[in-house]
Amino acid sequence: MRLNFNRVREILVKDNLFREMIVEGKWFYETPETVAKREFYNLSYDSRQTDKDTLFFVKGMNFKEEFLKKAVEENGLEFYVSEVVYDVEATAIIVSDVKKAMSLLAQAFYDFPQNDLKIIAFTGTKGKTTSAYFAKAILDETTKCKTALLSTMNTTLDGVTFFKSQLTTPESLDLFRMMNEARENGMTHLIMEVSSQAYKTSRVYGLLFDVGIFLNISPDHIGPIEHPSFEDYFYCKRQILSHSKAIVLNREADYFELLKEEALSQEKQVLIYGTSKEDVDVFVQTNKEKVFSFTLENGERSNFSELNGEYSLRLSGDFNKGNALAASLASLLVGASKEEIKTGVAQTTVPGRMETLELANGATVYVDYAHNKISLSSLLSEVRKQHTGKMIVVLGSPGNKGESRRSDFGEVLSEQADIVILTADDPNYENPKTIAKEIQLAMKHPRETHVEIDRERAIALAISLAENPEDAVVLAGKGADLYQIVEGKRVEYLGDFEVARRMSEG
Ligand SMILES: CC(=O)N[C@H]1[C@@H](OP(=O)(O)OP(=O)(O)OC[C@H]2O[C@@H](n3ccc(=O)[nH]c3=O)[C@H](O)[C@@H]2O)O[C@H](CO)[C@@H](O)[C@@H]1O[C@H](C)C(=O)N[C@@H](C)C(=O)N[C@H](CCC(=O)O)C(=O)O
Ligand SMILES: Nc1ncnc2c1ncn2[C@@H]1O[C@H](COP(=O)(O)OP(=O)(O)OP(=O)(O)O)[C@@H](O)[C@H]1O
Repeated sequence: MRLNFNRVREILVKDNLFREMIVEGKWFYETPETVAKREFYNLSYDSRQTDKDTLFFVKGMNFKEEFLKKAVEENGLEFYVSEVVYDVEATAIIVSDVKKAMSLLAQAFYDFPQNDLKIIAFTGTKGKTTSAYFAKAILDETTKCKTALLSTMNTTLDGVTFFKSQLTTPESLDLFRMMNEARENGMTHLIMEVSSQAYKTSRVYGLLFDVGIFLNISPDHIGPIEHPSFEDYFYCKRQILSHSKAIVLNREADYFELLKEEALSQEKQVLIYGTSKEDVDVFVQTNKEKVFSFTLENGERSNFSELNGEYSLRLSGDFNKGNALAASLASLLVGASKEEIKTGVAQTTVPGRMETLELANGATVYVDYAHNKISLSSLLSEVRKQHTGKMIVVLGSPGNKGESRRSDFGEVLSEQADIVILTADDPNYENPKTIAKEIQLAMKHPRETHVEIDRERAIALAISLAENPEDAVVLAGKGADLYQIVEGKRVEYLGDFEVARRMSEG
């Protein structure tokens, strides 16, 4: 992998990102002879991972000039790309947007790995990971496991070995490096989740997906380091529409009319799915008696009957049937057959999403990652469909982020739960008792409420309150997480499912 200086300049000029370069204190627009032949063998945005042959990107809210100085003095760094000039003895390539520059240069450095992969990308407030897992299981059938996955939870670049992800959508440099590794590993397909932050911070700048799927939208991720408003959040997410060759849209998404207008304003294939035949290409029918199956039928928008038929799945919850359908459509567009789709959907499980455990008295424990208003509300209504008895909900809300979730949770709990046990969920630098109080304050209707900050004890209490098969215990928010974030650090945690399993065994 390498990139020539002239090529760097050419790419930046073409995209209108190039401003000037500063070589040995002199300012240039055209490349001076002294640097024209330079080759870069490494790209990095971390000053600690630089050397003489690195092109370094200065970016980030917490970047400090001393990082760059140290890299120049101790690692021999000679070139950096930046939006501002620093007083260091290195050549500066000044650009108008460093994150866009980084994405474009990373693509060229790794020789455009996206051209050798069929890429499907999911966005939406909820269901990205679950849908990505459905697509992975389907395309594993189609490609014999030659499908890479970049999800919030796990990443695989060889189709079979998984490692924990840092971000939902990686920084562009990491993204194109990973894509290249997937290509070198012989992968033919890639499934990824695209967060609103990915668009906001240009992590996928210049990348065109084969299929982009818009699942749903509801207010979330609004706060000091994320989005200033819902409008900004929604706008960023919608960028997927103009950055995909084909689009799959959910008829049930809020603001659907706007999504449809924007999708149809571009000349590309648009498939719409939903839960009834109006205005969709395909819709999912559910049957109360058959929790683990659904039927697909073509809707009125077209004669799209390729997927018609009955499907079985392991994940409960009607929203998961929608997720399965979204993944099926996307997979179909990148080469999966109906049989492969049926097999893949039937095999899909997702850690921490709708995992269930039956207690000795017949009550059911649900472990689910629901951690915002839309997901908690959908989760509780799904559980309510299956249980006529008491619904006991254990949950907390994180510290130092998503502050609006606290009042959202209070509202949902007071409308949909019978017994509420407030506990810790990544309190970070905040006091979990104060967070619990904030949730409680937002409960508009009185509900039996307990505050037990120790999450294991909170689960034990919930389990002790369930009495018979009609009752349900819902452990919401942490999903498959095996840690609690306390004071900025990850503290080991057994995990909701394991805690419940041990409690259920007495
Ligand atoms: C707003 C945003 O995009 N933040 C991400 C971004 O931060 P940043 O560019 O501001 O960089 P920074 O962390 O302030 O660090 C400054 C820079 O100094 C560099 N550095 C640091 C130390 C040193 O010695 N030398 C050095 O050069 C670092 O490598 C970095 O480039 O780049 C960092 C990696 O370089 C990410 O860790 C960070 O994610 C933050 C922590 C984060 O949590 N982001 C969340 C909001 C996020 O993106 N979430 C979405 C999911 C949301 C959803 O569910 O929809 C996601 O896609 O994951
Ligand atoms: N289509 C959906 N509509 C509403 N809620 C959903 C949907 N799909 C999943 N959920 C709920 O949201 C939770 C998180 O699901 P998932 O991890 O698939 O979403 P995500 O978009 O990846 O979330 P995040 O961005 O928070 O990582 C699930 O545990 C479930 O409770």
